[in-house]
Amino acid sequence: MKQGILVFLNGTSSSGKTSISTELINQKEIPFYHLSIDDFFNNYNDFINNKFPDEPPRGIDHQVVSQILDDSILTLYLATIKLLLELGFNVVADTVLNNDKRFNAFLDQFFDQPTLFIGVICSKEELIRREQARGDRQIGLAASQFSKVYRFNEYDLEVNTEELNPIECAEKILSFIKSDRDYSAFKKISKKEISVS
Ligand SMILES: Nc1ncnc2c1ncn2[C@@H]1O[C@H](COP(=O)(O)OP(=O)(O)OP(=O)(O)O)[C@@H](O)[C@H]1O
Repeated sequence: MKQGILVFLNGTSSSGKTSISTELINQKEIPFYHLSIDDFFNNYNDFINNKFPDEPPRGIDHQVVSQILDDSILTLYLATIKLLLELGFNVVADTVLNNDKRFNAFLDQFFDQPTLFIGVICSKEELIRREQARGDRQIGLAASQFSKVYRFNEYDLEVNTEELNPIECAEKILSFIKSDRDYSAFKKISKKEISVS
């Protein structure tokens, strides 16, 4: 039995990652599980709020909470993906890679695994339009992530979500997988120097 494949969708907020993930799950030709780091943060927050419903005696800055928890949750997220791949499940991951530390952690874990690195491409103008239309994201979030998230020029495949709808994007990804081509982007990127911020 073969190890599972990891499809990594790289794009800013509102670029269309979740919509593509949903279509990859909906099709039945190649089964996928979707793992977003947000699920891990949300589950952890639910656990804490249920377990400790009282107001904390000491209020601390959100950034301090982040410093204490983020690395551990990222580690657990990556370990869970790795375990699923080892068990033979295919995984679609769609975390926003807007900092080098997070990206390096992904590379360390998956550069030698079957990882399909997909650029989910969308212009800044369209991202701003989508952000305003959906109304559930902070305005300016996508633009603030843009240059960091789209700094990679090595992808196995790009899908432009202004030209293709989510079903077409998912079909393009499936065709690539079925073509049995090598997944080389992650290996190439790993050879570059990426500074840890
Ligand atoms: N291919 C597409 N064409 C047109 N609109 C799209 C496309 N993909 C997504 N959208 C729209 O863009 C918005 C954001 O989509 P989606 O939630 O998939 O983005 P995301 O990258 O997962 O965002 P986030 O990281 O903030 O969760 C939604 O309103 C969705 O309907």
